[in-house]
Amino acid sequence: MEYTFILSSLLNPCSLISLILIVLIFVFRSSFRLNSSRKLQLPPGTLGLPFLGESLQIISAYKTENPEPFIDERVKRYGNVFTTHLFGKPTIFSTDPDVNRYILQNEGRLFESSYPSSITNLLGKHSLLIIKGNLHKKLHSLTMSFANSSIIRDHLLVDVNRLVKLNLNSWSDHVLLQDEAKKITFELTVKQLMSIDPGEYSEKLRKEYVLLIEGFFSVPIPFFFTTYGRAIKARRKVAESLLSVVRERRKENPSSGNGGGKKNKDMLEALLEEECGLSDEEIVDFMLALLVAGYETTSTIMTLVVKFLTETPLALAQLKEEHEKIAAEKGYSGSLQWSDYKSLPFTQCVINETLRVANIISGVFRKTTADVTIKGFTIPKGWTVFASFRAVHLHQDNYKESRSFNPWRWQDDLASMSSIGNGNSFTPFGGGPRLCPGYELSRVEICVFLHHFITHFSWVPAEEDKLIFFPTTRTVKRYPINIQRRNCQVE
Ligand code: HEM
Repeated sequence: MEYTFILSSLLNPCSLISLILIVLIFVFRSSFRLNSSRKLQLPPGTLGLPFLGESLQIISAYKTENPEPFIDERVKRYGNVFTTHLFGKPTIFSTDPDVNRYILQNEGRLFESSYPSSITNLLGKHSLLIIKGNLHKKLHSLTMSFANSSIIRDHLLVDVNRLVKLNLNSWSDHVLLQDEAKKITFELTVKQLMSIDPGEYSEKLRKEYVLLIEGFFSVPIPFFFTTYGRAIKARRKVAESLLSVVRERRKENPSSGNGGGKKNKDMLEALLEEECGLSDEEIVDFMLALLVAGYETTSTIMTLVVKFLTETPLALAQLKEEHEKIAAEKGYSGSLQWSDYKSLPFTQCVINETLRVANIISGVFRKTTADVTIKGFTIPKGWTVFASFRAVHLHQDNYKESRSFNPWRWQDDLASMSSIGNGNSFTPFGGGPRLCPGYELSRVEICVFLHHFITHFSWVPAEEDKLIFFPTTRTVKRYPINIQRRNCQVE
C-alpha cells in the first residue's frame, strides 16, 4: 500500500509535494518534541514553516527601510526572549539587554561563536572570529594592544590623516560615498597590517578582496560561475598575496618568533614576533579577519553619518561649527591630532547615535555548549541564540523616541561613558571576550574622515537613496553625492 502511494507520488507531482511536506512536518515536529520530552522550558515562540522557519519573514523585513515590525510583533506576542527558527536552525532570539550581556560575557563557557561552514571556508579556520580557547585569548589581546589609544595616538593617527586626505583629494565632483569610504578603510587596514601604502599591490588585492566579501552575502553554491564560487577563488588569491608578504618579512627578519618586547612597526611584525610561533597559514587567516572585520563596518558608518547629518541640518550645523573651529586654527591645512579628537564632544554624540540607529552588526549568533537556564527558560545544549543589539538599541524602554536620529540624547551621558558603549543597552561593538578590538580605531577613523570632509567640502545627495539591512546594512544606491570643494586642497 505504502509502496503504491510512493510510486504514484513519483508520477503525480502534487502528491509528491504533499509527501515531502508530510515528511518535513514529521521530522520538524519530532525534533521539537525531543526537547519537550526532556522537559526543557523553552521561551515561547514559533518555529514557523518546516526547515524554512521564519527566515523568509526576517529577510523580507530586513530588506526594507523599516525591519522593526519583525521583532516588535514577536516581542508583543511572546516577550523579550522568544523562540524562532532562522537560517536552518531553531534559534532563541533575545531582545533583552541583560540576557544579551549574559550571552556575551559567557562566551567560551556556556556559549561559543558559531558560523556555517560556508563562512568558515571564506574566513579560514584560524580566523580570530572562529578560533576558541587560549589561542583566541592570546590573539584577541594582541589585537587589542595593537589598536589601543596610545598606539593610535602615537603611531596610527598620522597615517589615518594622510590616507584620508589622499583619498579626498582624488575625488571627482560626483562620488558614490559608500564605495569611496570602503576604499579608505581598506587602504587604512592594509597600511596598519603590513605598512604598505596605496599602490599597485593594494589595488590588486582590493579587487580580489571585493569578490571575496561578496561571497559572505551569497547563496553558498561553490560553482565557478556563482558569486560564492568566485569568492572562494578570490579568497585563494588574497591568501596567496598576503602569504608572499609574510614570507618576505620572515626573510628580512629571521629572528621572528622570539617575543622581543620592542615596539612593533605593524600588526604583521607583532604576529611574527609572537612567542608561540604562529604558522604562515595562521598569520594569513588572522590578517584576513582584520581586513574583513574593519572594512564594511567602519566604511558603512562613515557613509551613514553623512546621510543622517544631511537629513538633520541642525546636527550638521553644530558638527560643522565644532570642526571649523579646529580647522580654522590650523589654517585648514593640518591634521586632526589626538588632543583635537578628544575635544569633539558633539562628534562623539553623532557617532554614537549613528552606531545606535544603523546597527551595522545587528546582533551576534552563538551556540550553547550546555543547557543554559536564564530568566526561567532553559536553552538546550547545541541550540543557536541570537543576541539582538538592534532590538535593544531601538526599544523605547532603553531610549526615548528610540526610532529617531537624535545625537543630542548623548550629551549628558558622554562624560560617563567609554568608547565601547555604556552598560547593557548600548553594545555596537559587542562585549565580553569577543569585544571588538577595533572599537577605538574605528571611531578615530570616522572622526578624521568627518573632519576633513566637512571642513573641505559641501555636498548634496545626487539621488534619493534608501537604507536597508539585508544582507548587510547598506544604502541601495551606495549613496551618490555631488560635492563642491571649499578651502582648496585637503592639505
Ligand atoms: C564601526 C565599526 C565597527 C563595528 C560596529 C564593529 C563591531 C564589532 C562587533 C559587534 C564585534 C563582535 C562580534 C562577536 O561578538 O561575535 C566585532 C568583532 C571584531 N572586530 Fe569589530 N567593529 C568595527 C570596526 C572594527 C575595526 C576597525 C577592526 C579592526 C581592528 C575590527 C576588528 C574586529 C575583530 C578582529 C573582531 C573579532 C573579535 C573576536 O572574535 O575575538 N572591528 N566587531
